[in-house]
Amino acid sequence: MSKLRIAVQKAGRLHDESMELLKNIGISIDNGKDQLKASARNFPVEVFYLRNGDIPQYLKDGVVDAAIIGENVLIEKGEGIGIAEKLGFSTCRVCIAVPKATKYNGLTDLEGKRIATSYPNTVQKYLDEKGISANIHIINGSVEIAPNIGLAEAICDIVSSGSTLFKNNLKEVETLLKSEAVLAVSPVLNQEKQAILEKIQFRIQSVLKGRESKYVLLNAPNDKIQDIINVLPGMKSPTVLPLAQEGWSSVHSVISKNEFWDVIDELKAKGAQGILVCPIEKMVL
Ligand SMILES: Nc1ncnc2c1ncn2[C@@H]1O[C@H](COP(=O)(O)OP(=O)(O)OP(=O)(O)O)[C@@H](O)[C@H]1O
Ligand SMILES: O=P(O)(O)OC[C@H]1O[C@H](OP(=O)(O)OP(=O)(O)O)[C@H](O)[C@@H]1O
Ligand SMILES: [Mg+2]
Repeated sequence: MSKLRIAVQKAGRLHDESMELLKNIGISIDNGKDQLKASARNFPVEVFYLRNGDIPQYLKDGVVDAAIIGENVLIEKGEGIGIAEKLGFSTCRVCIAVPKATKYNGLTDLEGKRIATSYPNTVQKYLDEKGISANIHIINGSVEIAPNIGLAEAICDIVSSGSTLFKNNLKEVETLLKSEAVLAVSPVLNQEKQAILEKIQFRIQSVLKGRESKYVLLNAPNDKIQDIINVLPGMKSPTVLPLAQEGWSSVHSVISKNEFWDVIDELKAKGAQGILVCPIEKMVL
């Protein structure tokens, strides 16, 4: 039986959460130090530990079948490679920044200027679309230093908290794209591998849905139950079970993580007591 070859970042910002996700979907790997390749014990999957920046080429060449990779890298180097799932971690954006002291009125200010970046294709495409012509200087790391050492008038790099820009006296002036970790898939997969991929996608969706929700249990007097149910959507409808104490019930439901604090306040106001909120490991609808 063939195995699906999945690439994950060998070391860096994506590595730990990628391995955690594989573990959460039931794929256990003996992650020996300095290993470049490992087989899952309980699933037809082989994991390759590679550099994030090299993964698009491996996918194109069909050396690996799928990968957990930053969407920004896929946009830069992964033409023709599809995204099977967005994974919700390593969120960031790719931005153009200029020195704080520079007056910036719009993209035309970049005409003829030097832009330092590790994302030349992304920058070139953006400038072409806007009809701006600038000189792109490719740098592979510490891009934010470029304006301070006289190498460029602007940079284009990843921004997350903005602290690297701040430390280098730069300000963000254009956002080219938003990115997160994604499950990318090689354009050529045989039927057998496609079937393994579908199983993986199903498991990932269950984990991601679980992460978005909380399981809530509470107690309430029976005459308050209807009011409480009205603020609890639940997957189908909330479960109501009688308590040993007469006139009281326990209500169980699932609520979205984003609505959570608002709903809790409303529940308390409507007479709920002993509210328990539990994480959901997996959720299959
Ligand atoms: N500050 C950040 N906050 C959130 N996500 C980030 C941040 N920096 C990078 N990322 C995301 O994580 C990915 C990997 O970044 P990281 O710095 O670990 O690797 P790299 O040095 O770019 O790549 P390689 O594995 O090829 O050495 C990036 O492509 C991006 O999607
Ligand atoms: O907005 P912030 O939260 O400060 O994050 C942005 C910084 O994070 C990344 O660098 P990283 O730390 O991965 O170092 P690297 O350049 O060596 O990859 C990116 O290249 C930026 O420099
Ligand atoms: Mg980095």
